[in-house]
Amino acid sequence: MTGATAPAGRGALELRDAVVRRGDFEVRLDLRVDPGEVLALTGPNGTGKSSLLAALAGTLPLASGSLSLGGEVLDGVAAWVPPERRGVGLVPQQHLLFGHLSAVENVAYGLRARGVRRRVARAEAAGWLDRLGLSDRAHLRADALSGGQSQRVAIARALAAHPAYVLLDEPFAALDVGVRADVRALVADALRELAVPAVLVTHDEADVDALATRAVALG
Ligand SMILES: Nc1ncnc2c1ncn2[C@@H]1O[C@H](COP(=O)(O)OP(=O)(O)OP(=O)(O)O)[C@@H](O)[C@H]1O
Repeated sequence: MTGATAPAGRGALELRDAVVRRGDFEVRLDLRVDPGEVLALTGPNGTGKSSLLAALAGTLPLASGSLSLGGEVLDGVAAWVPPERRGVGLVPQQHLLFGHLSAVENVAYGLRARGVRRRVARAEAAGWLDRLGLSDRAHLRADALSGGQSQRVAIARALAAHPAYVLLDEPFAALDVGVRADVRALVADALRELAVPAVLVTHDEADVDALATRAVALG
């Protein structure tokens, strides 16, 4: 990685007495993920993995309990930090790129939001796309990319922005088998370099083997 901004590490991600609720569904959890750890969340469909990730990202407020990062409360009785101010690097199941922006602009977006100057942001973004084997797609509009290419752009966007923690929801599921192992290895390297807390939701044992330092099965 090129280091144009200071590392974003802020400490452990911690859920205490947390209740995540969606309609009638509820999951209760205590969890601590230290910097450099990659926690895999596994378990059958419908056991709350994506809901838990949404709570960690801040798109689903906790019903009770607290979430903190390095001791700073992100979600609790007295505080709630919105997703865009959490420093979260999120790779969602649906990659949600800005379709009208190019691949490189999508990746640079998060860096720009952190105050990185345009030229530096674009250079870092281009470097990430290169790492992900997409340098020949950098200037295509995101809505012209294939599903697998979009997913790689979403991975680059999440990791490039010097996140304080990383959340990955089935990040390799949309990738062609031919590139999946390479992208997985690249993400494993990038997470080691970032050395921030990371949570990975996956059904794939190969993801757990390649990335996780610990696994928790829900359900
Ligand atoms: N928007 C919603 N409103 C109400 N209930 C929901 C909503 N989204 C999900 N649920 C329910 O919450 C429960 C947990 O769903 P969630 O998607 O978090 O599980 P999951 O373990 O990630 O499943 P999968 O592996 O299929 O993605 C399920 O019973 C689901 O039906």
